Amino acid sequence: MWPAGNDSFCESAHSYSKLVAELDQMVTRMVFDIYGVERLYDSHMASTTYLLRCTKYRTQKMNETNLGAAAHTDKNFTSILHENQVHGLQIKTEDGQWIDVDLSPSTFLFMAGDPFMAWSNDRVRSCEHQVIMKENKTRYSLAFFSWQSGILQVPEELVDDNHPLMYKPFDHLDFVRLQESGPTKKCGNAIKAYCGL
Ligand SMILES: O=C(O)CCC(=O)C(=O)O
Ligand SMILES: [Fe+2]
Repeated sequence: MWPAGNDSFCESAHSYSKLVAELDQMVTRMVFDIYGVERLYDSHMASTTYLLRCTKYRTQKMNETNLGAAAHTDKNFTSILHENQVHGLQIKTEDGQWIDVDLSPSTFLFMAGDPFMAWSNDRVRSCEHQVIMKENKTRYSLAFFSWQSGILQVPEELVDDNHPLMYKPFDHLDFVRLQESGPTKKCGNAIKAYCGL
């Protein structure tokens, strides 16, 4: 397992990932229950894989502004963020305002990505976010992402007269591959361009 020779880091990363995966499963189950699609939970989880990304944000140098992460919505299904006590994360509200999200040491932020939004027929919205480094300290964040293999499609329970079908069935991993190479990488409507009706 990477990184060879750093057993203690490996063990910590692995046990952190196991715990956060449980959190992801718990929240995902709650969402499935709330929307009345519990029947799909087990097969959904059987197609889920996870990735832990550890990011170090260095302090800004003179004349640098807005160092961090550019505004985007996530292309994975779900994300769980955790940070050291150096803040910088901002999310965009429905009315277009950027607000600071200063996470406490015990906070784990759960966010839906674009594929979650499409699967839910726009019931659950993906969240636009960015990182702006404001403090003169190094920031570390742990981002735990879930991915779905196979074809995702809107459950019939989430389609009715008030919520007409908005998305064709789609291949999450193919969508991600296209994002990596394509011009729409940061575009919040990329999923609509990919499989919207
Ligand atoms: O570092 C953070 O808090 C956010 C990271 C992020 O948005 C991402 O990796 O997609
Ligand atoms: Fe993100």
